[in-house]
Amino acid sequence: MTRTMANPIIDTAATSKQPIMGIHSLEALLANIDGMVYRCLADKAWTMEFVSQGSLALTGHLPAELLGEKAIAFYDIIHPDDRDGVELAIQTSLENSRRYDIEYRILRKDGDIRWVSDRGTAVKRGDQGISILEGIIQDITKRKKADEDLLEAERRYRSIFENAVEGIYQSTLEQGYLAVNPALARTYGYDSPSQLISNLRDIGSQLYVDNGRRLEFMKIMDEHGIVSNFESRVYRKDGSVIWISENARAVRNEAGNFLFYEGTVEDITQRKANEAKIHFQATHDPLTKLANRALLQERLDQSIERARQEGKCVATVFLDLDKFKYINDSLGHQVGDELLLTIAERLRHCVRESDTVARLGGDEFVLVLVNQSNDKSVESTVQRVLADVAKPWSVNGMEVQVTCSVGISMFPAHGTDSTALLKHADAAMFEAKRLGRNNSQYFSENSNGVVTDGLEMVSSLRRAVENQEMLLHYQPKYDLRTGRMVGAEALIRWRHPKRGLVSPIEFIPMAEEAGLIGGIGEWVLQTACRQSRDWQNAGYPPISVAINVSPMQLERDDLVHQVATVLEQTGLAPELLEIEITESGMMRKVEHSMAVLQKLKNIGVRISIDDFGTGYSSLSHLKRLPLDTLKVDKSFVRNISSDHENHSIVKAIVLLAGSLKLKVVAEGVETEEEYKVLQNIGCDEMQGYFKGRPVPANCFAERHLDTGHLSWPAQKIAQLCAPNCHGLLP
Ligand SMILES: Nc1nc2c(ncn2[C@@H]2O[C@@H]3COP(=O)(O)O[C@H]4[C@@H](O)[C@H](n5cnc6c(=O)[nH]c(N)nc65)O[C@@H]4COP(=O)(O)O[C@H]3[C@H]2O)c(=O)[nH]1
Repeated sequence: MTRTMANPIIDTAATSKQPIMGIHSLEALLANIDGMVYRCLADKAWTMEFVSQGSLALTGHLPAELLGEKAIAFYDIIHPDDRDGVELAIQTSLENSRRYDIEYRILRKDGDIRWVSDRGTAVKRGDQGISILEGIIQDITKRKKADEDLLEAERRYRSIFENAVEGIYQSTLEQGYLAVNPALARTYGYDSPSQLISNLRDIGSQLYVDNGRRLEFMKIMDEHGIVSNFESRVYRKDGSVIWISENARAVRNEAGNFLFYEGTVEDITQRKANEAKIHFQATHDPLTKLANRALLQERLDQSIERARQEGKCVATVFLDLDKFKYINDSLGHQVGDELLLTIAERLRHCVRESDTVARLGGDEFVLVLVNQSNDKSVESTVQRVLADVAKPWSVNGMEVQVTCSVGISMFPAHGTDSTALLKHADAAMFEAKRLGRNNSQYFSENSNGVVTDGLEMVSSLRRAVENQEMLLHYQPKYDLRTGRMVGAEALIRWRHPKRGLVSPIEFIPMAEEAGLIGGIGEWVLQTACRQSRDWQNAGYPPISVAINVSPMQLERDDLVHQVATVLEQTGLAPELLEIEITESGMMRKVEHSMAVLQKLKNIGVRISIDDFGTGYSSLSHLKRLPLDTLKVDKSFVRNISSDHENHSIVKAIVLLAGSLKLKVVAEGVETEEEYKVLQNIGCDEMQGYFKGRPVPANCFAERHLDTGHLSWPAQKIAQLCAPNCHGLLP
């Protein structure tokens, strides 16, 4: 409002000075109006000419206080901060001949500040050129407060919307997104909410990875009016995929008509990854990342169910590595782990994507071959498994080879639930082991018997020594140059009360596992030493006797003491005792082996490596071990006359042994040809069926000892026992 208000522009009927009702009734009417009706000059002070009674309630001033030139200028009642605005509005109204409608604050007489609405008109009085303002001022403090509260609430909600870490949106089916917050734009990879809204038009096909996910969302929304924790995979702007969780509801107006969907979006990619990780850990073997027992059971159950519906077969293939423990112990756990990883990889390659490969722990694996129509298809996979597992594998510059024993059970022929199938495949695997390892066996009723027998065997093995069921057979060793018998190897047998003579191949591993090898080994040591001594006492020339010592005996601290005691008790010269230990057994704990063997060596006992060539001894170890003899494994002697590879291997071993000053004994010599080839190669000694099978002590004496030295009674005894000398076991 200009202070001069010099331009009267409106000349209305209100200025005609022709009242249309009596002055009193008009005043009464104005007094009843809520607010202050006024007429004033459009001058600097807003000099009031008329003020209605409402001024008291509005400003705290009586009308009289505001009227006339000496009175309080209304201009001064206007809040100082609002005066310029009010002035401008009035001025504009004057210039444009428009009504004014303004809101501002006034200072009441009591110091209170009130918001008022001032609506009025600038009128020209007659032709004097004086502008007059006529209007009504009303207290709108309450409304203003309400408006401000509303504004504040809106500001708060907008701030929440703008700054929320969760994505928030409003959308409709037809229009897509109506509004989204910056967090949602960020989550979906857009620069701003507006970019998201304009780019992401078809939510159903552009956003969700899984077709039909949007429809599913709508279906739930239609049914329940709300969607909770709706988890989906969605595409971000750059095409990458994330996981989100949505909570949404349908917003309706008071009449119940649908307006839009309103929802929040949380990026749960990390949570999903964590969940997946935890689930993976709970269902997979940590080393090989193959399925673990729990997942195997689950997959097997599912496969059985599907096969049942489709009339197909499922094969459960139980696989156990042969002699894995030796590799683990001799080459270390790290190498053992690498081997398991290699095997896991090979097994994965042997089966189809839909099959399952699981590791139960240790060296036990299970394959679930689904959708099989007959044993033939299973057989080809199993053969592939046997061949692939047995492929050589190189570690630390060495070539290592392992084989496996495989047991197979078929659904539905061998069981109709996962527990039975696993149990039966395990039993069949046990049978495969028994049959010499590196082969596969299908479950048969007999397999169960084998397992039960196994358990019974262990329990009777415990009492075998005290029940005097153990016996030793002796197999001669011959010098290949002189053709003379030079010693005997003691080989244990078990005369089982029901099963007859049992091979050490069958019960020694059992004794090792059941912790019975110590007692059995001690018995062998005593019996063999006493026997050698008895032969001498009977008048035969001193004969060297070799015993087999299991790696577990070697690991026991009392072996050296035991040997020394037995030698002392029997009076056998230490050099007549030879201790044979397998190559792999010796390498199990090579430093410990060296120490024990050195002590044995110190008391005069001779040491030989058995089954040489099948283990993993390194040259440096061979050099450091206190050895006397290398016994070449019979697998290299087999067909040595025609098998060039074997021929070269044995020749190389002879050369190696020569340079290490060790004697070489060839095992398993069965034919004259083999005998002659070994002679030509320069091998020192031989052992094998060609010269003699393992036989009981009395037969050994009769067949292989030089009876020329015997006094009559001993010779007589040897002759008397001769008829009993049929080989009970090879
Ligand atoms: N095919 C063929 N085989 C031949 C020939 N000559 C000997 N053999 C067999 O080859 C095995 C040689 O013993 P080994 O390699 O120490 O292998 C032994 C040894 O590792 C273990 N063993 C035997 N007695 C004992 C023992 O008292 N203690 C321990 N810890 N292990 C023993 O059991 C294994 C098997 O013993 P056996 O069944 O007696 O089998 C013996 C023997 O009967 C041949 O010309 N052809």
